[in-house]
Amino acid sequence: MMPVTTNTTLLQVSDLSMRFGGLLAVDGVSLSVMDKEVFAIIGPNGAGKTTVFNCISGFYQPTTGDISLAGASIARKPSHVVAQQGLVRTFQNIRLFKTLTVVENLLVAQHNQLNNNLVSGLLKLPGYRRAEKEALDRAAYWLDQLGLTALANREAGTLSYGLQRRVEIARCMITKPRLLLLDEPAAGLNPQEKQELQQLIDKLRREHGVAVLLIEHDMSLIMGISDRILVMEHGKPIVIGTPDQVRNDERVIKAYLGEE
Ligand SMILES: Nc1ncnc2c1ncn2[C@@H]1O[C@H](COP(=O)(O)OP(=O)(O)OP(=O)(O)O)[C@@H](O)[C@H]1O
Repeated sequence: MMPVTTNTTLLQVSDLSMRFGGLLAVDGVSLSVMDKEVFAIIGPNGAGKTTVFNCISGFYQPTTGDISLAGASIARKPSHVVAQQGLVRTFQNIRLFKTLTVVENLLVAQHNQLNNNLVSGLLKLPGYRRAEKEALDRAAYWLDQLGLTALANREAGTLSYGLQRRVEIARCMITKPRLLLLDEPAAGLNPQEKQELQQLIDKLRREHGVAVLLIEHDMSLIMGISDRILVMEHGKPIVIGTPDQVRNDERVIKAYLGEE
């Protein structure tokens, strides 16, 4: 496969720490994600991966450290502001509106933009109609990109786990992010769905220019898709490297064996 990663840094995390009372859940993590890179964070349970994600996506205020996206600091900004700057995420537990249809979920995702036109909406001015139509067109486009067109009018909660994950990714992509954070995207997927997910992630960065930062426990997916991997243990970064470097690193092998 031809590499697509560029040399431009998109996300820069410097010396990130997060303390919960007496527990230092994240301790001095630094990493950078390049434009269009697929970067994974792995490590045994409780290593601090989710906490790093929550700090980057604005759900936690880190105790120390800086985080910047395309040169602008996003540390300690609320998640909706971070999202407006181009960083969106999915969750370990899928968070769709289960009783809304698939296409409605994609329309809700754009409601920020539509809401700006609330007054013209109430008055049914042409500007609002145009915005509504554009939102529908964008929804249709992303349903097509993710192979979900035939399911547009299905209630999201009635879809399989794998398809709900796809809808979640579509809902992120419709906001045109520069960086997509995926929290255990392969959890609960069958082998075929995992393979499709891998192809999908690759397509998103090649065709839509998005960089992907993911937490995942499925090693074959991680090794197959990642440009680089950060391995964490007890809150600390132990190695950053390519899949080959990580696979053969003594400290990584020890961290995982120590878990059992
Ligand atoms: N909100 C919180 N309050 C207190 N402690 C927390 C909080 N969130 C996480 N922790 C603790 O911080 C440590 C790191 O947890 P975290 O969920 O980040 O690990 P993880 O690597 O994502 O684990 P897993 O792979 O099991 O999801 C754990 O000891 C956890 O109990």
